[in-house]
Amino acid sequence: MKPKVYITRKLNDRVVKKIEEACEVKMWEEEEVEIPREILMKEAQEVDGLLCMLTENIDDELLSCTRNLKVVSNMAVGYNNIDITAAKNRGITVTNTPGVLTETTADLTFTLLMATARRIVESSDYLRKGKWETWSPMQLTGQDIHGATLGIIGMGRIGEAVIKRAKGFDMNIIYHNRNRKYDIEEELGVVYAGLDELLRDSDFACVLTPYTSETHHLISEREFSLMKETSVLINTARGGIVDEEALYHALKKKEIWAAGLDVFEQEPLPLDHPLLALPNVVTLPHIGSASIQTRLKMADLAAENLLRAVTKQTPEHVVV
Ligand SMILES: O=CC(=O)O
Repeated sequence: MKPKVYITRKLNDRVVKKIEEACEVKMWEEEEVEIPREILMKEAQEVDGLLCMLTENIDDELLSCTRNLKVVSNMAVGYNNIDITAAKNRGITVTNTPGVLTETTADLTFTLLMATARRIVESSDYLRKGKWETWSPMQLTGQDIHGATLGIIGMGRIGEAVIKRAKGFDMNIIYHNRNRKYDIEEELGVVYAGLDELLRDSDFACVLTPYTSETHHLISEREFSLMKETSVLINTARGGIVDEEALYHALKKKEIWAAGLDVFEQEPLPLDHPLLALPNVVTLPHIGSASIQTRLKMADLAAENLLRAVTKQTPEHVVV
C-alpha cells in the first residue's frame, strides 16, 4: 500500500505528479486561501506525511491527533510554525528547504534596503498622486547606501549572501551572531560586534536571525534607543524578532529614520496596523523567497524531503 500524504496548499502539477508516483495524495486545492484548522486536523489524522507551508501551525495539539505521521515537510527554511520538541517526542521527522532560497532572499533583502533608504515607494506614490510639481533640492531625499555601515544580525547563509551584495556598494560590514564565524570574517573581511555595539554603529541594521524563544523581541525599546537617528531597520526574517509596538514608537519619536519590513508579528498584516500609517516604513507581504525559480525549487525540495521520509530514507534537510 502506498503511503498517504496531505499537501496543505495547491502546488504545481509537476511536483504533485512526482509525489503521486510513490504516494496516495490529497491536497488543499486553494492557492490564496489557508486551509482551515479543523480540516487540517482531520486530514492529518491518518496520513504518513504532511507537506505544509509556514502558514500552518503544526503544534502539539495537531500532532497528538495523528496516528501514522512520520514526517512534516515544511516548504520554508524557517520552521517556527512547527513545535519541534513535540514532533521529536513523537518520533516525527521535520524537514525544511534551506539553500535553494538563499540568493533570492538576499536579493529581496537588498532590494528592500535600497527601497527604504531611497524612499522608492513613497516617491512613486508622490508622482502617481500628482504631487510632483517641481524639482527641488531636498525633495524626497534619502540615505546613501554606498559607504554606509551595514550591521547583520544573524550570520547564516542569507547573511553571507547579503554581504556579497553589500560589498558591491562599498559598505562597511559588521555582524552579530550567537557564535563568531571566524572563517567568514577572514573570507569576506567583516567584523564581529556585540549586539549593542552593532546597533550603535550601523546605518542599516538587518535582521536575519531565526525566530526562537531566545530571539523573540530581540529588537525592542532599549535596542531602538541605541540606534542612530539616521538609521534604517530591515527585517526579512520573522516578524516576532522585532517588537512592532516599540518599532512604531521609535519611528514616531524619530529615534530611527525608517524601516523596511517583509515580515510581521501577525501575517497577513491588518490594514489598520499603525505601521501602515507611517510614510517611512516600506512593507512587503512576506515575499523574501518569491521568485518563480526559487519557489519551484522549494516545492521540489519539500517534495523530495517528504518522499524520502515516507519511503524510509533519510531526507537531505532534517531539522529533527
Ligand atoms: O520565510 C520564508 C522561509 O522561511 O522560507
